[in-house]
Amino acid sequence: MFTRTLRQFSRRGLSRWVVPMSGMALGATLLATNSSPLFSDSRKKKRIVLLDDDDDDEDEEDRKERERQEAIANKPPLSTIYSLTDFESVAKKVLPEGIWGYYSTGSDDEISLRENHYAFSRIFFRPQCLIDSSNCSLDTEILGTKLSAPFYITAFAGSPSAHPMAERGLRNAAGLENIIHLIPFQLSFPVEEYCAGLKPGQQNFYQLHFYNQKQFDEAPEFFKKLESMPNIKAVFINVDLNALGNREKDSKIRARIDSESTEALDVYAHSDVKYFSLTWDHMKQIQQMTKLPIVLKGVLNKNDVLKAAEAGLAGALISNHGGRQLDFAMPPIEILAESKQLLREKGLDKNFELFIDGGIRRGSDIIKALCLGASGVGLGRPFLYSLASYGEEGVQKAIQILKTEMIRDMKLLGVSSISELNEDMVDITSLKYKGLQTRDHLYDQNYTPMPDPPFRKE
Ligand SMILES: Cc1cc2nc3c(=O)[nH]c(=O)nc-3n(C[C@H](O)[C@H](O)[C@H](O)COP(=O)(O)O)c2cc1C
Repeated sequence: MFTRTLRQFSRRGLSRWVVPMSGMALGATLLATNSSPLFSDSRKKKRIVLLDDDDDDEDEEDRKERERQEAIANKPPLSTIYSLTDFESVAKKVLPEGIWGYYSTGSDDEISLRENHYAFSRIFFRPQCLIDSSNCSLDTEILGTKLSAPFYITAFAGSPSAHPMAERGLRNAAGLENIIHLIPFQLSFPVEEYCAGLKPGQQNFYQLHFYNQKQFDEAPEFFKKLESMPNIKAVFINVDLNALGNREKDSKIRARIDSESTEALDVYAHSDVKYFSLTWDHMKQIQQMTKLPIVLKGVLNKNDVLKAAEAGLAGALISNHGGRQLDFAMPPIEILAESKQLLREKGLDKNFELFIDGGIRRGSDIIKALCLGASGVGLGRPFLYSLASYGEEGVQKAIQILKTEMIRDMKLLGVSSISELNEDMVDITSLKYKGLQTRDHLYDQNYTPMPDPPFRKE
């Protein structure tokens, strides 16, 4: 007998978008929802009712949501997580599709997104043998701050959609492990509250970007506020945000899923957001406004690195925003190698620090960047994924995995300290080669790929 049942679809209200530009207040006032789609059942909004003729037919989105809830219930224990990629594979299953889309997406064809990572596989090590490296340490100093390791949790928006702890989870794990968390300007709660929860002696850097002239005019006061927070030791200012990159994959997913779960992210991911075009002249003005060391975030050209050093800035973070801004921007590790050489030629490599982020997933990637001249190495998505999968504990484990990998690899390289790492320890002759490689099918067909961590019922 023909039965008619109700089936419901959702549609996201476009009017919900609010342009987030209220000048300097923005960073402090962007409040995200406390209810994480991971932990509450954030079902899609049901607005349009259509008729269907199949009683038992499960809606595609309902099926995905059911599978996701099953994945959350059967998550691999944290003890079975061995690498940062393991966190990624868990996050992909436990996050709502729209949130996974926002985090993982790059711009346009995502060439830079992928090249960021692949570039590291074109660098090989030249280890030294017969050297005692039994007391290997990762201790280091970045911009005058003593730390337990040379990598840091970089700034990213959208943590509340990963976990209700949001940036608190990142802050706490960084504090427990004595590494830097680059506090995002789009922090989901007031920076004062963030600082109040720091561990004794915990130090941070702050990421800042500008939306409009009004915000820039108010900057002296904002810097004064930052200077009054003794834990904030440097400010990283974005120079890669003249426009928002075309996050096409993310847009396509959102258009399709119509899910309420991504609404909290709308404030970060809308192409209508207008950014302010900063110039070298603005940077000069900023240098007059504050005594805090200023690092440019998002430099993508060795000549701009040189300009920044000549301008007396404290450093440059070579980054293409994790492949989310200009697609086909070069992989940061390539620019790092060129920049260090140029700075050295000009005698400007001593009081100017280089940073890098994008595509770093292993301790060995961090070591390669240090060999090529970085003093600090940032990771973004891996910490979002570890936060999404296991909260603060996951972030701490991700840090510990990187530390363990670094210590092991440094011992194998024959070095005992960060300061010993140098360019003679890496072979970069293939770094610039981006062509396709001939596949060895006979070899590949017997190669066993790494398994993902097993979900309990899988
Ligand atoms: C979801 C997401 C949000 C981000 N939000 C910001 C931001 O608000 N400000 C910023 O300077 N960079 C932001 N970034 C860029 C990161 O700071 C960093 O450059 C990038 O994540 C590094 O690449 P990785 O994710 O491959 O490690 C964001 C990156 C991601 C993935």
